[in-house]
Amino acid sequence: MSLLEVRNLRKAYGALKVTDDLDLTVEEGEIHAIIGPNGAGKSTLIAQLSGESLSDGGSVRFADAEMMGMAMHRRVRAGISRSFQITSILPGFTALENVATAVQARTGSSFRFFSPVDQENRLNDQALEALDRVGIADRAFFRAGSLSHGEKRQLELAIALATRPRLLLLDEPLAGTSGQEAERLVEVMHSLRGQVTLVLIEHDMAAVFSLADRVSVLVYGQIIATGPPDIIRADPKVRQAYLGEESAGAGDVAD
Ligand SMILES: Nc1ncnc2c1ncn2[C@@H]1O[C@H](COP(=O)(O)OP(=O)(O)OP(=O)(O)O)[C@@H](O)[C@H]1O
Repeated sequence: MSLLEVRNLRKAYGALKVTDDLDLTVEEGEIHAIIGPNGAGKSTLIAQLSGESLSDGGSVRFADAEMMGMAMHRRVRAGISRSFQITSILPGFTALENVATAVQARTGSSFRFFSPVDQENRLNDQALEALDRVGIADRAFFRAGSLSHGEKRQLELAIALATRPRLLLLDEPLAGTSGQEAERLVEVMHSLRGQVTLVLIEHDMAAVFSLADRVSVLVYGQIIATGPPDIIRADPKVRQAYLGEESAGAGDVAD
C-alpha cells in the first residue's frame, strides 16, 4: 500500500479545470517532486492535499484513510502537514515561539489534557526538536524578524515538521533563496530523507534532480509522467510539454 493515493482529483475555477482527474501515488519515505510550467496547477494540488482548498471530487487516501472532506487541522492530526509561507511568520516572536504557536494553532486542542505548565513545556520541547532538525536550534531565542531569508525558510520547515507529520508538503521551499541558502536547505531536506515523506513543488531543477527519488510532471491539471529523475529528464513528452519542443532533441529538461 502506498502512503498517499490520489485518484481522479478534480477542481475547477469556473470553466477552468485546474486539477483535471489527477492521479498521483506517493510511497512512504520518498522525496517526490512535482514540476510543471507556470499555471499548471501545482500550488492548487498542494492546497487540495493539505485540505486548505476544497476539491470538487475524487479521492485522497492517506495511510489507507480517506481524507476527502476532512478539514486541514484533522489532516494535520492524521499526519499531513504543509509548509507555512514566510508571510505567516510572526517577526516579533522568537523562532521558538513561532513554532510553538503554530503547533498549537494547527493541532487545536490536542494538548488540553495537560496542565498549562505541562502544555507549555511539551510545546517548547516539540518546537526545539523541530528547530534542531532543520539546523537552527541556535536561533531559538532570536526574534524571527532578525533571521536571514534562508533561516526564515528553515523556520517554515520547522513549523511544518513540529507537528511530526508522516507526509510533508512543501510549496517552493527554495523560492527567493541565494545559492548558499538554497544549498543549506537542500542539505536539510536530504537529512529528512527516510524520516518523513516529502512532496515538494520546486522550480529549481538542479535541486529537484539532486533531491527527488521520483518526479511527477503536472501539465494542465494532469500528471503526464512520473518516474526517477533520469527517466523524466529524457522523456520526450515531458520535454515537449516543458520546453514546447516540437521533438525531443539533444540536451536536458533543465540543469
Ligand atoms: N482562487 C483562484 N481563482 C481563480 N483561478 C485560480 C485561483 N487559484 C488559481 N487559479 C488559476 O488556476 C491555475 C493554476 O494555478 P496554480 O497556482 O495552482 O498553478 P502553479 O502550477 O502553482 O503555478 P506557478 O508555477 O506559476 O506557481 C492558474 O491558471 C491560476 O490562475
